[in-house]
Amino acid sequence: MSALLHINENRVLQLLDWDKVFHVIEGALESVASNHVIQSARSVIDLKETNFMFVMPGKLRDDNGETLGCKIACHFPGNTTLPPLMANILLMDALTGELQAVIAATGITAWRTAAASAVATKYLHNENNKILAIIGAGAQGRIHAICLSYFFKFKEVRVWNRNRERAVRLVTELSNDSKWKCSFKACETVQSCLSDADVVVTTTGTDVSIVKLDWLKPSAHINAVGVGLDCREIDDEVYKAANVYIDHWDGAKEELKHLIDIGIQFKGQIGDLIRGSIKPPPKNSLTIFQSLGMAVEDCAVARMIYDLHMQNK
Ligand SMILES: NC(=O)C1=CN([C@@H]2O[C@H](COP(=O)(O)OP(=O)(O)OC[C@H]3O[C@@H](n4cnc5c(N)ncnc54)[C@H](O)[C@@H]3O)[C@@H](O)[C@H]2O)C=CC1
Ligand SMILES: O=C([O-])C1=[NH+]CCC1
Repeated sequence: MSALLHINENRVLQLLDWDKVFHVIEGALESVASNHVIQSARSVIDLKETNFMFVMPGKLRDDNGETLGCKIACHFPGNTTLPPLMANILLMDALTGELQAVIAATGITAWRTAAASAVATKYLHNENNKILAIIGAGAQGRIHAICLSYFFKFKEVRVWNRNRERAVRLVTELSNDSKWKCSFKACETVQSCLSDADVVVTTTGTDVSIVKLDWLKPSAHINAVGVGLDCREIDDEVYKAANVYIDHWDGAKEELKHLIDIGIQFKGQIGDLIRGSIKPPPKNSLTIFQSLGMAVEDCAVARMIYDLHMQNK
């Protein structure tokens, strides 16, 4: 038996790199469409008082061989000093099943989710990206503002949050970082945030829709990141008007029944677009990437972190 390795959150954050994460997430999304993965919809237990635990096992085969892992994530929204979402990934030897490492995955969850949105944006809306609108300034809102500013040359990044102070705090943090060439702005209303936005990210998980069709540019691309059985961030009319893409069919059939029930037909997986097995949407059409998050995205980034850690010990 080999010694069990623990890679903590600080070490993971040292090793995360946007170009590398983008590359492995693009590969993971493509592997799903090529049937080179084994994963199912996540298993969720309701711990009551708004707390949940998710378990996400998966196996991935790509250029780096086979990776076997399982993320365990706890969502405790009442946390004040600790983050509301805390996760760890167990990385196993794919040939023997032996546990190799426990890797802190709060940062990995944030980065891989934002990178999946960046990959989706590349394949669905890669031009004329001038204005980015971020709805919700929590962990996902913040990392999406950073990731999408890194990959796309926005002129303006707008942030709305129900508690405006949090949006202002994020905008101040980003404006104080000299590496960004765009302007950051906190918006008073969702409508003013969305007005003329080319790319939109929704990260609130709210059960009351706050994104309305009339407020959107007809050619906008939305990365819909909020997840939950009651999550209804985006109005049904927007889904009906849009070309909607997903990350994986197994998750969509389980977690997006409310969209299937109103007649939404998903155009395909982002991996199908990457492989070229489905046609891209017509130019200037309204598009949505409905992101659920996948075990194999976690496995791919965990394996990358493990390899980088071992190379740079
Ligand atoms: N698609 C994916 O792969 C992933 C999705 N998620 C989902 O993303 C969403 C956000 O996660 P985090 O940023 O980690 O959470 P967070 O708690 O850090 O941030 C949530 C933000 O949404 C706002 N918010 C919450 N309820 C709201 C409501 N009813 N109306 C308006 N604003 C509201 C809060 O003020 C906060 O700023 C959640 O739904 C979570 O389940 C999280 C991880 C991965
Ligand atoms: O994919 C993921 O890790 C999650 N999606 C929703 C909450 C956590």
